[in-house]
Amino acid sequence: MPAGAVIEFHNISKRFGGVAAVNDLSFTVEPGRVTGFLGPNGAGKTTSLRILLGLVAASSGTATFGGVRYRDLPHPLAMVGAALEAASFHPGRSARDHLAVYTIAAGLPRTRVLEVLTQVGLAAHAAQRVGGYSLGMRQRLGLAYALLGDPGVLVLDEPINGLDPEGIRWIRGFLRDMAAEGRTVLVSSHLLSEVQQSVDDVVIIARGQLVHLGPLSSLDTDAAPQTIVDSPDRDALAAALTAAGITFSIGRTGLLAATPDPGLLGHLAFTAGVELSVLHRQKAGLEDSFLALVGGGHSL
Ligand SMILES: Nc1ncnc2c1ncn2[C@@H]1O[C@H](COP(=O)(O)OP(=O)(O)OP(=O)(O)O)[C@@H](O)[C@H]1O
Repeated sequence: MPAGAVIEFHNISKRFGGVAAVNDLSFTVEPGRVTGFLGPNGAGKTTSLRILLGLVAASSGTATFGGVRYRDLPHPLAMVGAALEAASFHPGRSARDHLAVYTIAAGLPRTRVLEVLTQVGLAAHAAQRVGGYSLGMRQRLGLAYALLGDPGVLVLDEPINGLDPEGIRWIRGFLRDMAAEGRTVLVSSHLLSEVQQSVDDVVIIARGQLVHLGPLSSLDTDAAPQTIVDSPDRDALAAALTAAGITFSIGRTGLLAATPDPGLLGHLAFTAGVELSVLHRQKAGLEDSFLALVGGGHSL
């Protein structure tokens, strides 16, 4: 089984003229887990991944696989599989021919071609010209290329873009399987909801900078500003809230009080002699937390 390696971004910065595309970015990605690399369009994800793969030089900092830069890896295809752009295949050539060229160049057995095309569900289209492929099929072909060397690390830029619902279901399982085999899986997306069901960890960037890092569950914040509270005597409850200076609006399941602290409302109701029928914090969804972190004004 291929061993995953730790990916490390260490103080990576990249400027394009006056634009700071990536700004002092540091994080690590662990083997055996799927890590979502998230951020709105223009946040710097593609630039970071291109730096990691040695396609763009960083202005400063280092990005490595197991401590080694991509260009210094002895057998890059066998260690790192990357799929950055879905559309870069020559339209006149078949998937099989495309991959055959790479196997020859990398000294891999020709049998890998059909193996990886089967793995990504493209075996039946192996002889078809790529020009006739849908975006989803090109995405799968990109993955097939990434898998050629049976690498321990996968770096995938927006692999879910363009997939139909069946394709999305498939790739979620695929990412999980890859990580379960011990591989390191780094997958970028501008939509948390796209990868939410597949990722263990998230690295979130905005405007080139790290804004959040941790397990997916770390996004499930308790920072929701509202608590839902209700009473058989709603008027009395409303009066008690008003007297305590707590603003509220009337929601579907009760009063939405502007406090994150149910205990405070429980105490208030108790001292006012108001019976409560509902009392719970309104949980912010993961997507809400994500949007709050990246500054919801961006196009997502
Ligand atoms: N070659 C380049 N020359 C000049 N500016 C660039 C270049 N590549 C990226 N940028 C700028 O760097 C910033 C980050 O872009 P990048 O493509 O890395 O973001 P992203 O998070 O991958 O977004 P997207 O999902 O839209 O690709 C953007 O402001 C972009 O316009």
